[in-house]
Amino acid sequence: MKFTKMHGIGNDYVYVNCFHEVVEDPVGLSKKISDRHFGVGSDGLILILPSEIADCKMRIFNADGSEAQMCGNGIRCVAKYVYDHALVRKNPLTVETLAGIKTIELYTKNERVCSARVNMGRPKLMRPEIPMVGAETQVVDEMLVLNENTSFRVTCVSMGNPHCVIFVDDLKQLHIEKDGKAIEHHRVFPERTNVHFVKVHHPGEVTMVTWERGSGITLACGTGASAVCVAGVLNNLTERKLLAHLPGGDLELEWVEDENVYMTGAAAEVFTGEWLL
Ligand SMILES: N[C@H](CCC[C@H](N)C(=O)O)C(=O)O
Repeated sequence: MKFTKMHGIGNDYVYVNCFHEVVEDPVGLSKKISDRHFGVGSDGLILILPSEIADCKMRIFNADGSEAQMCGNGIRCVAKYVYDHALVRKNPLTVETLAGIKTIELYTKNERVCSARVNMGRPKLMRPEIPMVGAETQVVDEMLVLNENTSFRVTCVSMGNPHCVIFVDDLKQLHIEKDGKAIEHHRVFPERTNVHFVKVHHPGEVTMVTWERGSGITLACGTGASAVCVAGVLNNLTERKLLAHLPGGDLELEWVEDENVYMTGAAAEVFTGEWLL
């Protein structure tokens, strides 16, 4: 099976062009191919497929094989792949996801996509104990208690996939492996959750680190940065236009009043290969 390795500011996935390939068991393949020693090494697997209702379709599987509703860094790479490889020569183009159809505006250089602006759709605010899908739109700013010594004030936002946003004074004081994992699997998140710790520098700029549902620590999370933009506004900490610094690079976010969130960032194709297992 041919694959292409791509990343969105360091959030790296193995991409398979399912216009030409068939993947029988994406759950099992994602677990194997994501392994950084016995596989290709990635944050997960993304299938690029034909669609009846959009220009193409994206399915994203985390490194543990679980399928996510949406992937912000991944969808920029999907748009780059289908445009650069002439599967879809349109700008803007649309991608079908489990979180609905997304529209992506492409920025090109010498006919190749270098970055993109994604309409991430409307955020859903939710109470942690209510499953994400169809959650009530209610602002949450609750204490999440991990144990007698550890609790966090959380704001939970769904971008089609679940995000738990925590604003902190000092990112260096974090125990992201321990606390990120504990929050991901906390009983109030029946579908688990992505977890983001955020330091606000000023109302237009933050730095964030992420523990991803099903993949652990990643260098970036596009849906997560979108959720951080929403949570910052709801907590009166940030403006509707936000520059987010993530370990792998920067994303520009904008939550248009009463409407959609827009995310802009780079997309890169690194190498192609043949999966033999
Ligand atoms: N890295 C992706 C998010 C993957 C989300 C996945 N970890 C989940 O929701 O289970 C992004 O850039 O949005």
